[in-house]
Amino acid sequence: MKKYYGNLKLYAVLCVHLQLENINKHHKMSRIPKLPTSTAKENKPGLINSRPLTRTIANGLSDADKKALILNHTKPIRNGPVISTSGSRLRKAATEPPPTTVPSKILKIEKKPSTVARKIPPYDYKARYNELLEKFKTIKSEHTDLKGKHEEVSDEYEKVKETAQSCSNERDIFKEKLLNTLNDLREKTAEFERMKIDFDIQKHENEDLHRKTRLLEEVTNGLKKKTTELEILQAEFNDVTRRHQSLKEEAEALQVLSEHLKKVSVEYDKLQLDFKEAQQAIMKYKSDAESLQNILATMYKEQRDLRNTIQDLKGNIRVYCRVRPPLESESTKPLFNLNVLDACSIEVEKVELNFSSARKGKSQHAFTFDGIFTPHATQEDVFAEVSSMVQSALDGYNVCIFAYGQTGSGKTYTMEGGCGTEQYGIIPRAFNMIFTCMEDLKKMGWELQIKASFLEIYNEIIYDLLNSSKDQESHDIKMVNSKGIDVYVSNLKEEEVKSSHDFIRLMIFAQRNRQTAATLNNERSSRSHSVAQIKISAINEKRKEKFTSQLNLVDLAGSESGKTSQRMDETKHINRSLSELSKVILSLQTNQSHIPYRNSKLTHLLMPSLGGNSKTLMLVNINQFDECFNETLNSLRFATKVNSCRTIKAKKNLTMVDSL
Ligand SMILES: Nc1ncnc2c1ncn2[C@@H]1O[C@H](COP(=O)(O)OP(=O)(O)OP(=O)(O)O)[C@@H](O)[C@H]1O
Repeated sequence: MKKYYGNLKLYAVLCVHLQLENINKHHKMSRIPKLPTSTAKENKPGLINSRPLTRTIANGLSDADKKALILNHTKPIRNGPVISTSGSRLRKAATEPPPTTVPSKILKIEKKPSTVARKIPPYDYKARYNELLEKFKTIKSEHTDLKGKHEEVSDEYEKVKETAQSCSNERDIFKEKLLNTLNDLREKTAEFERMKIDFDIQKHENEDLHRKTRLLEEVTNGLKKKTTELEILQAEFNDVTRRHQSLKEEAEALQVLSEHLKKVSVEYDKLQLDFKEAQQAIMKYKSDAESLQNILATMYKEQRDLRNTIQDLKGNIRVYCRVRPPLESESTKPLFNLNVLDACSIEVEKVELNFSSARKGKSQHAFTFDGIFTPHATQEDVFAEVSSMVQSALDGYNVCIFAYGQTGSGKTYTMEGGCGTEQYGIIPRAFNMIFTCMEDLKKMGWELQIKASFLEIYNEIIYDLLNSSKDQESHDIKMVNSKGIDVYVSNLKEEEVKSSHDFIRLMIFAQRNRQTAATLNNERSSRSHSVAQIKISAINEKRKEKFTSQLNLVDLAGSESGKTSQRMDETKHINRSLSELSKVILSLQTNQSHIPYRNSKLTHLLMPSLGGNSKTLMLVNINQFDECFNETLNSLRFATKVNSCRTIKAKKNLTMVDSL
């Protein structure tokens, strides 16, 4: 828009100046004849020369036009490049003498050099006359020349007059044109003013619009911020609404609960009364229970004493015989006769079919033990008899239960058992019993700690079955103190057992580490003596009593004939240690002063159980197979010897505690 206005202005100025130039040109031309006399003024600027012209033009213009003309066009005429051109033309027109109006003779006359007149004395009238005549002639010729010039100039003047007339006409035309142009200019100026106003309004509006835009941007930014805040607030509001909803639900639930609570409160009050009554009753029961507990403890003690008296009467070494039933795979094997005479007596009989031999006829042998377990006896039946010994261990006595017999006669089955709780042998059942009794003992104020260790004697070397590493430290049998005959095994791992489950886990671990091999009578024969040791430490803070006892559960290696054995070295060691056991028993039976306990690791370890104040139970396991008759006889004879041993009376390891 500005650019447009600028161009328009320039156009208007140009028009005006062109008009002015033309006017000046004509005006000069019309005045040229008067100028020759005022040549001194010709060097003045064109503006001075144009003043009368401007004045002449201005005479026909209104005041407003004059003002506009002066304001808008005076400057550009002086300064602009176009004006300077026209100015130079004007100057040229003004300074240059009109070629037609000035006669060249006049110029020649003016250019003639003046000669210095010779001084004539006043008396020389002739000379003076001649001089005057000469002057007259000169003036006369000059007059003639001037006359001719005058005529020429008059002609020129006429011509110029005509030209002036035509210029005057042209000036009028230009004047009119100028007026028209000025009118146009005025209109254009008015329009320009309007447009300028419009432009200002637009500009103002534009600025206003910009301001509004900025304001709008600020508002938009603010709005965005507010929107974000609103979104956060909305999320918070939703959260609060959700919480409000859940609180409302909780409040409703609380309302329900509150009502329920009121009901409960009423019931509670009733119960409170009942509770007080019950409390009084409990107090009464408590005192009754305490007196009953005392009675129970006394009874328990009496029962224990009675049990031990009976056991003493029965003897501290008790022997039971168990006959293994043939397995399905062994159903075709011939059996010798086995007659169970009564609960404690057994008769084995073998009929010799080979009459040609020296030993023809019947071979009949009867044996009496503390009990007989027929092939139909279950694991539970066996443990029922044995459990009194485990009870003795819980009463504070050292107890040893060991299984003896030919390989494959059922020793491991009797001691450890098979899979499933029904098949459990003496060792796991003993442990279950200990843990069951622990609860009863706790009620009577006893706190028990049970520790277990497992070892085996293989080829006269002791191995820790809870240590599976091959490079074990050496284990020796050592005396607990110099006074008694109690022993312990050095470097043996002892695990505290908190439950039957713990114990079963340890037992399975030990079983896996045990030396086994196939024999003629047993696919998985134990080739070592295995000992499970359970140490019981008990303390009764109320009664200020404590005791420790040890339960040794021994699964001896199976005796085997040297002739039939495939592993001679093992068999020699097994048979030698069993023979040492036999010697010890014989020495004890015959009340020898020296009992050769230390001749083998087995007898040394069982020393406290065989000859000390412990209670010992031996299970002699036998097969009924015809081929095993002789071994069975040997086992039964050995068991009879053991049964005839009478150890010193078992002593309880109970001590009174001064301060616990
Ligand atoms: N009373 C029983 N009832 C059923 N099966 C039995 C009984 N006694 C033993 N057996 C089975 O007879 C086989 C041999 O028994 P076991 O391994 O206990 O003999 P062992 O005397 O320990 O032999 P070894 O001295 O060679 O280790 C085993 O398969 C065992 O399960």
